[in-house]
Amino acid sequence: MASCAARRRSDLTDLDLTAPLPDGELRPRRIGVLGGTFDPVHIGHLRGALEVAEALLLDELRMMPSARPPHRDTPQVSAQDRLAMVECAVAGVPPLVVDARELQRDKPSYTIDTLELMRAEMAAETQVFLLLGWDAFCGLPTWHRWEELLQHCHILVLQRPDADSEPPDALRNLLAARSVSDPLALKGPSGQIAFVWQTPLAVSATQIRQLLASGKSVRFLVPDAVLAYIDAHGLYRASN
Ligand SMILES: Nc1ncnc2c1ncn2[C@@H]1O[C@H](COP(=O)(O)OP(=O)(O)OP(=O)(O)O)[C@@H](O)[C@H]1O
Ligand SMILES: O=C(O)c1ccc[n+]([C@@H]2O[C@H](COP(=O)([O-])O)[C@@H](O)[C@H]2O)c1
Repeated sequence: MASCAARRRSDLTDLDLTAPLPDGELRPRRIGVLGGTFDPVHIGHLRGALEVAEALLLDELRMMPSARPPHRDTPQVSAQDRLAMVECAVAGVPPLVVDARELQRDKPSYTIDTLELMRAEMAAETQVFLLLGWDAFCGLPTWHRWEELLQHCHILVLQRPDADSEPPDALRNLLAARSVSDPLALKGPSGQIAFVWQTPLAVSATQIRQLLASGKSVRFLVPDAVLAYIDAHGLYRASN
């Protein structure tokens, strides 16, 4: 099956230090990052990413599959298949693009390493927004060098209707010190946290894997191009 023609980071340049506003004024570039296992990518990821990109006027929203996700079991399908599905999902949907850099590192996909590498490629004033679903945000204090993350990015927290966890105390303190109520008011390249609204979609990759394993349809839970890839490669069916 032909692969999907999504824009990848290697097709793009970080040399533009600024981006024009509608009135022609220049402003720092605004880059979003949604990392995930994407096993497989689904409408919860995609709709959230697109809505946040539009609401926050992002120049680019990078979908970044993890090679070896920390803190969870080995994904059910290969990194190459997970990347290919993300490419199918975002092909022709600017400003969503694919960033495959974590697949090129033969070590756990720690977000702090990724942000440091990204920052080294960017103008200092570029604004970076790390998107995290509520469940991922609640796990933040267990992440590698988590207290350094806000030196490199702002954090945007996506509500997740299927997640009911309470934030740990360390995050309550962080929220008290760093959160702002209006995501459009996030200032500077990094350092603050905001909650963003997106259409609530209680869909998970776990649910999709379970449906496929039991022979049921996942139509409308993933883009048709992703479904075509799953079918063409026989992914997630009971025999896998
Ligand atoms: N339905 C959703 N709404 C909002 N955020 C989501 C949704 N699904 C996933 N996310 C967020 O997207 C990021 C990547 O998620 P991930 O790839 O682990 O998907 P998942 O559906 O949570 O997978 P799994 O069910 O295998 O744990 C995380 O920050 C997660 O919180
Ligand atoms: O850096 C860490 O220690 C860390 C720990 C857990 C998760 N992450 C990242 O968080 C993102 C969502 O992870 P997951 O497991 O919910 O798909 C993904 O980009 C992971 O690499 C990062």
